[in-house]
Amino acid sequence: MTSAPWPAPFAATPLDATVTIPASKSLTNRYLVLAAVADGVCRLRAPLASRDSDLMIQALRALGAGIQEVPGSGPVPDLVVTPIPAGHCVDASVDCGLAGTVMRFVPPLAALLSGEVSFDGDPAARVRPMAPIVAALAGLGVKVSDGADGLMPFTVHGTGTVRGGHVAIDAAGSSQFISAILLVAARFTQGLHLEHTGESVPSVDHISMTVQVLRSLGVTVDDSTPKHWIVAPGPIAAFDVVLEQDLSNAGPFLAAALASRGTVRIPNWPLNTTQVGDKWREILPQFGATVSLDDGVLTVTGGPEILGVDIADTSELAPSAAALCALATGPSRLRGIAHLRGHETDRLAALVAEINALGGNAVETPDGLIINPAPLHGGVFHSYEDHRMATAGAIIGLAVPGVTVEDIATTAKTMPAFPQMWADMVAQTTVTEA
Ligand SMILES: O=C(O)C1=C[C@@H](OP(=O)(O)O)[C@@H](O)[C@H](O)C1
Ligand SMILES: C=C(OP(=O)(O)O)C(=O)O
Repeated sequence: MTSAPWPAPFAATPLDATVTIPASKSLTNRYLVLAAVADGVCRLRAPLASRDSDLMIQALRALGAGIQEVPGSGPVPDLVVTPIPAGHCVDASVDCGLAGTVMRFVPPLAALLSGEVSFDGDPAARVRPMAPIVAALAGLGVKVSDGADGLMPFTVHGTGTVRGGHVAIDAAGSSQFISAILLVAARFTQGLHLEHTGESVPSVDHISMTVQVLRSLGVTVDDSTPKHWIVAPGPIAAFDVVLEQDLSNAGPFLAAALASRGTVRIPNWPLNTTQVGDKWREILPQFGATVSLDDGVLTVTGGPEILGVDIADTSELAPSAAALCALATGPSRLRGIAHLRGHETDRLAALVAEINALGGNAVETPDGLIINPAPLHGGVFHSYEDHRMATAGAIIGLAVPGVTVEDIATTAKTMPAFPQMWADMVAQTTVTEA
């Protein structure tokens, strides 16, 4: 079900706003999976509450984890997770929605249980690549039925243990294939030696996040040889963590400073983080912004114009970056993002179609986008059920009058409050100037 067309707020004057961002999807869903296989009861403080995290919670409950909401110190309840009992028997169906983290991370966990777990999701999820997960499970001695086409739906037939050992996959389509197997590998009888056989793995920061989270819980991971990850069998310590805010989802708000030639501040920016969104601090100056991090507050001020850029490996930051490229005064190139064709939608095709529909000049390359300057006009920016397409439309709408985002509610995938947060950000400026 899609929401009513959303007239994107236009910033008639430079923004001057402070914004607080909800918790990281990638960290929340990693910690949820790890809590389900940890050595004791775990607590996630200030986690993300969104469609993707809800889908993960439902999936883990279906597999036998106990997950309780308890009051926390902020607006979102904490989650207390009782792990899945050893040798648990299960017969379950998992709805993955459109969540890559659910459709990739949960099947290897299901393989550790006794019984059948079927996986399916939204129609758009049924075309997202899954073959390396199916191949990895088969290589680890786990039976999977109906996944021969490398797509959902399929069923994992667990026997209560996974042998583990060496397995080779081509993870060029998504870093999540690697993260998925690593997350539960310490529970495999022989541990894991995972090898990537393809050219290069995308979104390497997300793999580093997985490795660092595992190490923080006492899991031994050797990633010293490129394209190889070795996980020793052993315990996964119970934990109590406070989730960082989602620095990728901070992107549209920071981009708003550039789109309006104003200033946006985000407090509580983590000083040491594994999130790819920390790269905004390197990326936004290339677009002409001034960026500073003082006392944990990230402040971004837009320059007099948005400069064209040539940037590689922006991963999930690419749609927000592409929106800025569409507003830039010079030509831009985004490289190393071919795998975005397998995200919530084919993001390269979608960005080209929507930017060009507003009068822009964007073309696909084999591994990314070229976006040349062109005067934009109002019109409908389609979302393709993709939260980051919807927020890209919002960024452009700040600078171009008359942009309407079709289905802004799709931002609920990772940030259900986005429309209100965006309106509040624009309203802060109005209040300041009144
Ligand atoms: O592991 C994760 O949490 C993610 C990994 C990345 O996937 P890809 O490697 O498919 O880009 C990223 O784009 C996605 O939003 C989240
Ligand atoms: C690619 C993304 O999501 P997913 O976790 O569904 O892969 C994303 O959030 O940009």
